[in-house]
Amino acid sequence: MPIKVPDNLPAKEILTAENIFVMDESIAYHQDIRPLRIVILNLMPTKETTETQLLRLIGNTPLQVEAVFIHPKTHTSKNTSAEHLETFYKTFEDIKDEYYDGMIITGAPVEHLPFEEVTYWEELQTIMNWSKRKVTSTLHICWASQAGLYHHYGVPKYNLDEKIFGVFSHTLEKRNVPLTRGFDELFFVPQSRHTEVRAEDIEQINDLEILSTSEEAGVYIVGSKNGRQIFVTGHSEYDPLTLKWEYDRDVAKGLRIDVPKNYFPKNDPTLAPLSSWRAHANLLFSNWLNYYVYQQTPYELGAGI
Ligand SMILES: CC(=O)SCCNC(=O)CCNC(=O)[C@H](O)C(C)(C)COP(=O)(O)OP(=O)(O)OC[C@H]1O[C@@H](n2cnc3c(N)ncnc32)[C@H](O)[C@@H]1OP(=O)(O)O
Ligand SMILES: N[C@@H](CCO)C(=O)O
Repeated sequence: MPIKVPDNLPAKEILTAENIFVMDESIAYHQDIRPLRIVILNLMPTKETTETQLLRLIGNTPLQVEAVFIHPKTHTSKNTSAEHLETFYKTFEDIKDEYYDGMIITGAPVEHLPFEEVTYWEELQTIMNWSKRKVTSTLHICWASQAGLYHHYGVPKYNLDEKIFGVFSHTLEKRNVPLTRGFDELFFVPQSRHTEVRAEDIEQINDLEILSTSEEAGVYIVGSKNGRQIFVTGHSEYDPLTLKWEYDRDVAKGLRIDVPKNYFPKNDPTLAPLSSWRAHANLLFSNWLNYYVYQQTPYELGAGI
């Protein structure tokens, strides 16, 4: 089934070239089915890249998905043009009276700050409270997973001595969970962060369960037992070259940065990296959309959430 996006969104051309079925708003209106309504709160500075990465994954399902992007009104973006935001984005104020089947909250490069020092923290807290009332299931990625675990459950984040940077093997902590249906015993996920949440803190919270971890990279997926909130600390959505881009960026800035682990052949950054996480990424997003959003959400949006 196709993914429905605004007619001129730059991601559309890229995804169409990749044979991912993207449909203009105008054509989608002729289809006699209800699309899933997914709101994406994009906190990344590199918004266009993230749009493409996320749409690529939520477009890989048999469901028609209507994606709406929002950005924090209380933050002036340094790296995304006002024109792009005005054209393709709404704010929370615009959508707060609506119900959504699913919500994705992205990462953000603000993990070195206490949550309270993030300019849009208050707005994000309001949005996260709203998501519990108006959204069937919310997926939090990287920094947003830390922010969500802290806001909803008081779970702290900790600074790491060394950035967790590379592609790490992960395993499942629980069997027969719909979110991880079809996952291999061992699967790979890009991680790129300076902070972590810890299993011992999460295990104190009765409403939460740890679904996947990595020996090297720590906690990966945490879910609320009712499936309404999913917290993912890694970046399965990253493109094959994203870690290389981050590595080259930091080398160019003269920052101390290790070569991302398990990424370049022979750990040689002059060789082209090979991606090993795409299958997992597609399964994670399609399982979430299917089992936590589509199968749970009422046909009459808002009834029974
Ligand atoms: C842990 C995770 O979630 S990982 C996900 C984050 N990863 C990424 O963002 C990767 C891509 N980002 C980057 O490579 C870099 O951020 C760059 C190259 C785009 C910009 O880097 P720099 O010039 O060093 O930092 P810059 O001063 O632009 O700040 C980066 C972002 O943090 C934001 N920021 C900085 N301080 C604050 C603050 N107190 N509150 C809120 N946002 C803040 C900036 O506004 C900017 O975001 P914006 O473009 O949406 O406004
Ligand atoms: N993934 C991020 C981590 C910083 O928050 C980066 O390398 O830009």
